[in-house]
Amino acid sequence: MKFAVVVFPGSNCDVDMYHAIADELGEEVEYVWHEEDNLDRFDAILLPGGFSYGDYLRSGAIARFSKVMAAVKKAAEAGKPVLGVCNGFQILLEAGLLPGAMRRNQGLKFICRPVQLTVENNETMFTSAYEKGEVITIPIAHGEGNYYCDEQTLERLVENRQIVFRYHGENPNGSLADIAGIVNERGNVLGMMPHPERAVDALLGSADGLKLFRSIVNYWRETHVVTA
Ligand SMILES: NC(=O)CC[C@H](N)C(=O)O
Repeated sequence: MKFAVVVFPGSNCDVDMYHAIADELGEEVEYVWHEEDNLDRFDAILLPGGFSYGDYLRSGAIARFSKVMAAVKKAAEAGKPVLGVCNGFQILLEAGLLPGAMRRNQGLKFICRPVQLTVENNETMFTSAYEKGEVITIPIAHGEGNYYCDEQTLERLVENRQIVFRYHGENPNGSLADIAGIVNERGNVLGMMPHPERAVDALLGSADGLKLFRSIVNYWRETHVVTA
């Protein structure tokens, strides 16, 4: 299975994402510059965190016009797993691949620390290796993680079980319904503010993020490897 890590000007979590896939999972992974227009050779697309285009206008508002985003949309339409973490989540929202929008943190401060999350839905291609309701520790690092959507959208998110992660205990940024991560209706595009790629080894304080990447690989094997 081959992963793409898309790199925008200002991405800064691309190397951690690459490390998680190459060194912790042992899967194939390649950096893809944002000017690339074809992602057909990849099985899963990762949009890492950072400050694409310096977060000018709004986080992700410029990156969503990058050439690569048409290819990301195509991959999403083909049903491939697409994961956006932090700035990657913001870009997916701006691109309309996920519903809702991101506002500045309620406290108007950039927050960088580990948080606890509840796995609300473990029946997705990103979370099957977790237990339902499992509480995990993953770091956050953002200034704009205050997720918002209108009431109807929230109802739909709840009904379709699209809320995958919620903050457990304290909500660090004021996000609606304690939302930390959501999937699209089809379930193959996940956006999340916490950084699973920064929680892939106990030495980093937590290895809870690894199960997310493992889930993607398991999903891919189940759907692509034919056994006799
Ligand atoms: N770590 C990140 O991806 C930061 C995301 C974004 N630039 C913010 O501050 O909200």
